Amino acid sequence: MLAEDELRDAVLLVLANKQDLPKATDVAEITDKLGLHSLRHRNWCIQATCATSGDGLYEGLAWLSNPLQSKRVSKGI
Ligand SMILES: Nc1nc2c(ncn2[C@@H]2O[C@H](COP(=O)(O)OP(=O)(O)OP(=O)(O)O)[C@@H](O)[C@H]2O)c(=O)[nH]1
Repeated sequence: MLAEDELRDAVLLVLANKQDLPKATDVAEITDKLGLHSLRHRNWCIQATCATSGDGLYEGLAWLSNPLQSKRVSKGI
């Protein structure tokens, strides 16, 4: 999907949810499985979250807002 032309400039935020559960796959393993370190020319972030408590959600969305803001600035919007 990331190869789609429309997503060429899209940033990628992965929320590794349910980290409160004992059997949750951890961030490092999800990163490996998704091959995130192999992505080229892509601004990405993976954030551990627990949707039921809200842990990590703010941090993930804060990251998302930063590159979007800088893109807007760089395009002069
Ligand atoms: N313990 C825990 N439960 C969660 C978390 N996020 C979602 N859930 C629970 O998982 C169940 C499914 O949530 P949905 O929002 O329906 O998610 P879904 O993508 O449709 O289903 P899943 O594939 O099970 O995640 C609900 O009972 C949620 O309360 C989390 O971070 N921790």
